[in-house]
Amino acid sequence: MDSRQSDSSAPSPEKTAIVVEQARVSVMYERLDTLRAQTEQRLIDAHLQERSGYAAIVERETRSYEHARRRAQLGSVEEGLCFGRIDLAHGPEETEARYVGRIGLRDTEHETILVDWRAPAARPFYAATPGDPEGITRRRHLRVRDRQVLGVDDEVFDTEGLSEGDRRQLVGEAALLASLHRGRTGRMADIVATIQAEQDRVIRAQLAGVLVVQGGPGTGKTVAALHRAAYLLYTHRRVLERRGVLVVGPNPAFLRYIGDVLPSLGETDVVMRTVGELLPGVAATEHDTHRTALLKGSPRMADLVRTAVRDRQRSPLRAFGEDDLRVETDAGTLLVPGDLCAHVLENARNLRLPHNTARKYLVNTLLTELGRAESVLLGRPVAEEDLPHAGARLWQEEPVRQALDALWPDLTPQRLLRGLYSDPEALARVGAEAGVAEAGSLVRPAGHAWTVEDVPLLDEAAELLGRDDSVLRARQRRMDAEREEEVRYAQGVLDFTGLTEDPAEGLDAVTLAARHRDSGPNLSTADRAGADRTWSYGHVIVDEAQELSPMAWRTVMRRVPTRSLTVVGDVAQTGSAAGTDSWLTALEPYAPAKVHVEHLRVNYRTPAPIMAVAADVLREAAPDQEIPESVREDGQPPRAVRLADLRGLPALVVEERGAIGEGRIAVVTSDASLAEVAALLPGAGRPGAGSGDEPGDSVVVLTATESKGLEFDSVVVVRPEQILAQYRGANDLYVALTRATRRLTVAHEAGLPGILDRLAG
Ligand SMILES: Nc1ncnc2c1ncn2[C@@H]1O[C@H](COP(=O)(O)OP(=O)(O)OP(=O)(O)O)[C@@H](O)[C@H]1O
Repeated sequence: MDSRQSDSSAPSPEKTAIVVEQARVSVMYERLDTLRAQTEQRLIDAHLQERSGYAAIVERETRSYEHARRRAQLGSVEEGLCFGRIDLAHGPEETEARYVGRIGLRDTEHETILVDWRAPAARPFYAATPGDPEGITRRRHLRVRDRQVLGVDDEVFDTEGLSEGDRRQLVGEAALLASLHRGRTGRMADIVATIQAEQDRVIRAQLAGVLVVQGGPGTGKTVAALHRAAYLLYTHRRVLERRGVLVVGPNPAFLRYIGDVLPSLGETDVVMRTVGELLPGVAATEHDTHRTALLKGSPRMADLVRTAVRDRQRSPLRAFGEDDLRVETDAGTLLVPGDLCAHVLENARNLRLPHNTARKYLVNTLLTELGRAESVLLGRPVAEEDLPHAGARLWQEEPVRQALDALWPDLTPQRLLRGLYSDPEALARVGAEAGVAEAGSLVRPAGHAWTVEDVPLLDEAAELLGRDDSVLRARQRRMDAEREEEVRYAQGVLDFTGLTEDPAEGLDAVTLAARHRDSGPNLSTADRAGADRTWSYGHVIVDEAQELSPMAWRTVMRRVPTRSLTVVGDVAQTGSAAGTDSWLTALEPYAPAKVHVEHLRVNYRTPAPIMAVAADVLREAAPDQEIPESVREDGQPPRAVRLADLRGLPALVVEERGAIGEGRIAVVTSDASLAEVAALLPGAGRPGAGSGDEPGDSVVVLTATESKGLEFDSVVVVRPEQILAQYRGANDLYVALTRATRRLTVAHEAGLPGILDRLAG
């Protein structure tokens, strides 16, 4: 740790170090300024270039795109450009000082003056421990603000004489604690300067396979997962830029909370979605009741949806109550015999194609048969090869279309599910056939908004229904041919411009050609991926993953056929009815033998005195789960306050405001008391209330479920007994109690539940 000087006449070692580091840091900022100016100029030049013809325009656009991206990257690194240094011993006399920062920089001689935090050369900065110093003799954290070095914090790796406990000690403790004491702004910040060794392991884990990051509250799972996204995009840019990265979070408020982290790390090309938004065109935020959610999340629903699709493929007997198909046409009543219809129906099903694709076979075959019936009726024989023309003509007649629609309708997922939910008879029939006896409970009015739990069912349906895409496919074939030509051309552009030289910046011909195709160069991978249900992402990160139901996992897995995932969560915090309490049960079926679980064990958020209260609840909620160890021993002792009634709440909030000054307060309560508490605090924010962006509100009212993943300087938990009484209530209370970074107050009227006895003393 930093050594102090007692001789007042000489500058302290820290001051000397500051002078040395300031000189280095100033050089880096000068270089940054030069690069910014150069990039700006190149961008202007590229725009000014007068070009005509496809080739020249593509080349100009390519250059502009890369310069604009570089400009954004250089613009995002001003604060904390350099935050660390490691000294490496290459021999008794030879040490190298390596500086670590947000991006890599080289001087005009091409010498590295700053190493990107994601590069392998930066790894020892995060991973070295006294037990395994990875070749470094010293690690130094630099505190830099407004380009000025304010202080340094050294760790000398002298493994001799350290106890086992010391060896395991956290790295960069002073820098870490300084960072943890910051007031909360309502937006998560990056932790690039203080990533801890156990988190670094998660961040730099290989791309392939399913990495599960299990850890208690505040262990940095979310923040590590986001840094992992930045690391992967840096290390595997070629693959991931083309296929994109999807981050799935529990609710829109949470996605806004974490929304700044990746841009602050220079990455913007990531799609962020809740489960309710995974199907383009649907944005569900409401949840079903626990009972319905449990049913809709069950894997049996896949059978229910499959049966529901089959139920819409009908014989004339089922559709019209008649054995044969009879249609009134301009020519008279046409008839196709029932056994022939049954045969066609069976053949259409046996094609094993999506419903809407197989429909074409059924419609064309029956139209041909109707054409034949017409020719018989009119006594005008038609050659076999002309029957399709007769069929096409009949298709123009409304009764024909209606009849065939009744047998095998063209369906969207929405039409299928809406029809099913609003038809108790169909629900009972389909439920009985699929072995889902409770299906009848899913009945609801046709105009009801989609819930988050509906989205995996809609997605399941979309998969089974497919689209009638014959026109699209013809266009696709034409485009594929054009594309090959474009890729050949793009390769030429890359060779010519030399843009592939730097692997971190590198582009490949396929990506480049894709960028310039029909949608134009401005549509990023994220834009294209987010709008396409069938997009296969290069990597998917799922946060608060314990909440996903088996049906939601099916939806996520469809988007990542390579099974390259980071799954982040805590099975002790599961609140949703169909959520998981075992990672292996949830994930092994999708990636046998490819699921690897890493544990994070240190809590960076909740001070130890607060964590002790939460730990009592965890022992009840999930006795097998490990209790994370708090890094922060400090903090106000948590307190319980008895209120005569809830009207005392506003005064309590005012008291908390006085105690924390700036910073954010959350009032967290049960689902049942939410409305009452919110009414008592009219100035407080509510997620999704539309009054603005709630991360900016200094006081917010939340249910325990809504508070998941978030954190606040002060948390007031109201009516803990009601939270406990909810479904998975102990988990919910555990979540609520672990949101505070500084102060925790538990407000009750009727006495504390026994589980919180620790607060009574
Ligand atoms: N290495 C670190 N340096 C500085 N701050 C950190 C570090 N690791 C975590 N933190 C901070 O700790 C807090 C908790 O992190 P995060 O929200 O990622 O935890 P979590 O495990 O996802 O928690 P929960 O399960 O409760 O949602 C955040 O403010 C985060 O910035």
